[in-house]
Amino acid sequence: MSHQPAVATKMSGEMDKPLIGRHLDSDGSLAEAPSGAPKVGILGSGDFARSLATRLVGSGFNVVVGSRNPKRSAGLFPSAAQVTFQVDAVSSPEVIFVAVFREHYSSLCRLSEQLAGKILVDVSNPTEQEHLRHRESNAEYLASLFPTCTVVKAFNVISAWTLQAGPRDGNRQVPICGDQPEAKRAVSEMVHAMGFMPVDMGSLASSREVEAIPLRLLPGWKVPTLLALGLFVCFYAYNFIRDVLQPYVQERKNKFYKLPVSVVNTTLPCVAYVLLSLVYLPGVLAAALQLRRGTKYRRFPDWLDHWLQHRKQIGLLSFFCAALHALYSFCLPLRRSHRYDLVNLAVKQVLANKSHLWVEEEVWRMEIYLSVGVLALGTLSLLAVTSLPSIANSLNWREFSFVQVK
Ligand SMILES: NC(=O)C1=CN([C@@H]2O[C@H](COP(=O)(O)OP(=O)(O)OC[C@H]3O[C@@H](n4cnc5c(N)ncnc54)[C@H](OP(=O)(O)O)[C@@H]3O)[C@@H](O)[C@H]2O)C=CC1
Ligand SMILES: [Fe+3]
Repeated sequence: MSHQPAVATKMSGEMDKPLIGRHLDSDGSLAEAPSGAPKVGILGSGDFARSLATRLVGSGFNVVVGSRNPKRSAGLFPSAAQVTFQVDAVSSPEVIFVAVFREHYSSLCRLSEQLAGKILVDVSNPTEQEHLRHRESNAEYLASLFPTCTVVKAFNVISAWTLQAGPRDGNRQVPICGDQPEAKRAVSEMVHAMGFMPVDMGSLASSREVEAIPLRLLPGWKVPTLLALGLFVCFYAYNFIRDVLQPYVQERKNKFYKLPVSVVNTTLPCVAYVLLSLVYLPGVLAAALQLRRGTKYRRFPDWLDHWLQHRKQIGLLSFFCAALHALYSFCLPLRRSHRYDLVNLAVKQVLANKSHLWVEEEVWRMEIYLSVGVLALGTLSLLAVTSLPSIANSLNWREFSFVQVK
């Protein structure tokens, strides 16, 4: 079998985009990494390996990819990355990313000799069932297969899409764990160079915890959702007393029919406004605190820090309540009670012998609701189309890949 390296050809589409300040060749592909740049190996040629290679090349690393079939995979990688057979790819780099699923780790054992003494970065994520089935984390399993290597867990919380699109504020942190401080430092420096923020999570024994992070769906939503629900209950109770109970007690008027639609609709904007103010308030408090302390280099108290971190979720819930309010208001005239009101109005009009009826307030209300409803629907569909991957990311669907496949 020939072990000739097959050098990657130019990739198309999204993968051509420069990442961190790297210049492009005239043909639009990523330029060669400067000679003398640190060499990094990647085992595997799947979605994650491709995005990782693109970002590493863009961050100035010399990348060599090890594939079982380099000829087939070469065209999918940036031209600056070298795609070759696994055994050739692992011989010179000191740090090797294992972008392969856990069930295939054992197939790499034949490389044990070449891998001896190297740093292996485990990027894998178990599924929920795998996480429950195996007591030992993927990283610990890899370490047991390669006792002569140093295993570091990193990058599992970063999706292939985030690697391609570049880090954003919400997903910049990369938890790292490993037993050797030197190896952890080397990987942390790479994480930094790629534009992410390393977070030390301790020894390799913590890797099970790190591997569980992407399994948590909707992280950071519990408190804001409970807050929104609490506000809803309070405002609903207030509106019920004001609009239904009080007329019943004072005037014996039965307005209980208002409970499912009208009272809910009056409650929604109250919740939306309070939530919106809770998005802006912590920023003001943080600024005031910094002014009082005279420095911005001191940690905020925990409660304020948590509050600041939940602003995105609170804001989205506020938008959700406002959109629901627009929808409910749009549906108000569909109610039978509204038709009775109209008939009553018409009867009154006949009795009063008036020829023309035009309730200005009603007319304006409907025009505005319709306009807001259409605008909200348009904005929502635009948002859904343009930011589906980032929404998926914020919901923590980490494995959501948007990788250009040739
Ligand atoms: N996709 C994502 O967004 C993320 C993925 N990860 C992790 O990265 C790892 C790779 O994921 P991903 O790239 O999406 O998966 P893919 O299925 O796209 O790629 C897996 C790669 O493994 C290689 N491989 C090596 N040995 C074997 C073998 N014996 N059988 C089958 N394949 C083998 C193959 O490359 P070749 O054929 O060239 O040898 C293949 O391309 C996983 O552990 C995953 O949990 C982590 C975070 C996010
Ligand atoms: Fe309104």
